Amino acid sequence: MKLELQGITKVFGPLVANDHIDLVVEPGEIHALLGENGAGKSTLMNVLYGLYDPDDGQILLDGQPVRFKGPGDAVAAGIGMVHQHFMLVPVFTVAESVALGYEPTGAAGVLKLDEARRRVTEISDRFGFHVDPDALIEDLPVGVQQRVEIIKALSRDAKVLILDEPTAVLTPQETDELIGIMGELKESGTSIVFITHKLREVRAIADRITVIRRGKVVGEASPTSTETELASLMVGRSVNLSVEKAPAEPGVAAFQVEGLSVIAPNGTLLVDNLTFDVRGGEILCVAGVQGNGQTELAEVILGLEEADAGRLTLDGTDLLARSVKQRLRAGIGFVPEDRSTDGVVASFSIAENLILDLYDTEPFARGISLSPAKVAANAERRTEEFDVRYTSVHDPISTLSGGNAQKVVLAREMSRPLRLLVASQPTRGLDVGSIEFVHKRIVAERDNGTPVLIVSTELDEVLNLADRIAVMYRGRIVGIVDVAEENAQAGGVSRDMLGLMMAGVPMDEARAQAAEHRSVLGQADLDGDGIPDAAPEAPTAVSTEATTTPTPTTERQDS
Ligand SMILES: Nc1ncnc2c1ncn2[C@@H]1O[C@H](COP(=O)(O)OP(=O)(O)OP(=O)(O)O)[C@@H](O)[C@H]1O
Repeated sequence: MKLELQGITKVFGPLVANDHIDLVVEPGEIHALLGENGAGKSTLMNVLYGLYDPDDGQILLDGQPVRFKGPGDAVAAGIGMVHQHFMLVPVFTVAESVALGYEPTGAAGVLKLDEARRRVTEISDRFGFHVDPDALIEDLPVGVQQRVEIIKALSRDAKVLILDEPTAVLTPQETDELIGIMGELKESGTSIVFITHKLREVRAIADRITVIRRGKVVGEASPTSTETELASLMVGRSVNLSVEKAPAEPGVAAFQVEGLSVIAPNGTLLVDNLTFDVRGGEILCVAGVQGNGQTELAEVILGLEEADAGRLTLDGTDLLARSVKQRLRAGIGFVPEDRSTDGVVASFSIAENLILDLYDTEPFARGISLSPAKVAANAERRTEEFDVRYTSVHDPISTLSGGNAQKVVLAREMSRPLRLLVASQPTRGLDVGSIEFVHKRIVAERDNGTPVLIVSTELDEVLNLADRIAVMYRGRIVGIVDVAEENAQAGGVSRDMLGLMMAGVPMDEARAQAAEHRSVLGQADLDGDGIPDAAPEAPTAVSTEATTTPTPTTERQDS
C-alpha cells in the first residue's frame, strides 16, 4: 500500500509540532524518520495512527484520501503501530493479547481464542518470530513482547507498520533480530515507518530517510550517507560522535561496594556478592546484557531496592542505613533507567520536576510554601543549559517529547554539587547532538573529581565514556577492564572482548578470543564491527547496501 502524507500540520497552543509535512512511503519500503528531540516525529505518527486530528493536510492510501477519527479507523485502513511502551497485559497469554480488542470474538463478546492462536502461529512461522501463542506476556523478554505487538498489528492486516524507537529498549542481539524481521516484512510487501536515533540502524536497514527539524521536513538522506553526515543533517550542525577526554586522574576510592547481594522474592540471586569501588575522578561503566543485575545494583545504591547483604559506603559513610532522601541530600545524583516510573511525576510541571528533590530547601522553599519565581527561574536556566524544547516551563512534563523529558531528568540530577553520580542508560531516547552534550557533562563531572557510575547496554557509550568497565553476567562481575591499560596493550578494548564477557566468558579468555578474531581480520578492528579500522567509514556489518562510497545528502532550505 502506498502511503502519502500531504501538508500535515499539528499545532499545540503556540507550538507548531508538524508544519506542512509531506511524506511518501512506497509499498514494501522501510522509510526512516530521523530528527532531533522534539522535532515532531511521534506527533506525525500519532496523526497517521488516528490519535491526533491534524489541523491541516491529508493522508492518502493508494491515492485515496482517508480520515481517521481514532486508531480504530487507522487499524481498519491497514495502519499498525508499535509504541515504545507496549500496551500488553502481563497476565494474558500471547493469543489473548492478540485477540483483545478486535473482531475474532464470538457471541456475547467471547474471544475466539483458537482463531487468535492459529493466527499467532501462522504469522510467527511465516516471519520466523518464534513466539508461543500460549506463553504468558509477563514471562517474555522485552524483545519477544515487541514481536507480540508486531504480530498483533499484522493479524489485523497492517500494510503500513509504524515502529517508534523500537530498539531503545532492546539488547544488541534483539536489535539484530528485529532488523532481520523488518527485512522479512519488507519482502512480504509491508511498508515500515521506522523512527530511531541510532544512525547505525538507519544505515543498516532503511531504503529511504526523511529528516525532520523543528516540525519541518529539512531533507532526504541516502542510506549510504555516513553517520556523521546523518547526524549533522538531523541537528543542523556538525556533531562529534566520539567523546574527547583527557586521561583520568583518579583519586581515592570514594564509593565502595562490599559483598553486596540482592535476592528476588523467588530466591533468585539478582546481585551476587559484588565487591568493587569507584574512585573520585573516574568513570566506571557497568556493561552487560539487560537483566543481569545492573538495574538492581543501581537501584540499591539510591535505596529504591533493598540489599540483602553487604555494605555501601560513600566517603566513609554507610549508605544502606540512610533513606532515599538522605542519600540524595548526601550528594548522589541518580538518573533512573525507567524515566516514566522513577524519573518524573507526569502530572507535575517541567519546573516542578526540576526541583523534585529540592522543594524544601533554599532557595526554593519560602516558609511552608514554594517561591514560584525561584522555581521558574531555575527551570529557565536548566532547560536552556540542557537544550530542553518546551512551550512553557509551567506545562506538565507529559507534554514533552521523550528525549526532552529525559533531558529534564539529567538537568535535575547533574546540576547539584555531587559526591557520586549514578546514571542508568543516561542517553536513552536522546538525539545525537544531545548525546554529545550529555557525554561532555559526564566527563566534566569526572574531571571535577566526582566518582561516576554509568550503567549502559550501549557498547558505543561504554567504549566512549569508560575509564574502567565492569562487565556483569548473572548478578556477578565477570571482570573489570582498565581501559587505559588495555589500550596500552596490542589490541585495546574491543566490542568483541566485551561481548564475550557479557556472555560470561572470563576476561583473559575473552581478550585472547578477541585477539584471535582480529588476527583473522588481519588488521586492527577496535570497534569490532568486522571492518578494519583503517578503512573509511563504511556501512555497518548488517548493512543491506554494500557500498563504501557515501552519497551526498540533499538538504532542503528551511522556508
Ligand atoms: N500533547 C501535547 N501537548 C503539547 N505539546 C506537545 C504534545 N505532544 C507533543 N508536544 C510537543 O510537540 C513537539 C514534538 O514532539 P514529538 O514527541 O513529536 O517529538 P519527537 O520528534 O518524537 O521527539 P523525541 O525524539 O524526543 O521523541 C515537542 O515540542 C513536544 O513538546
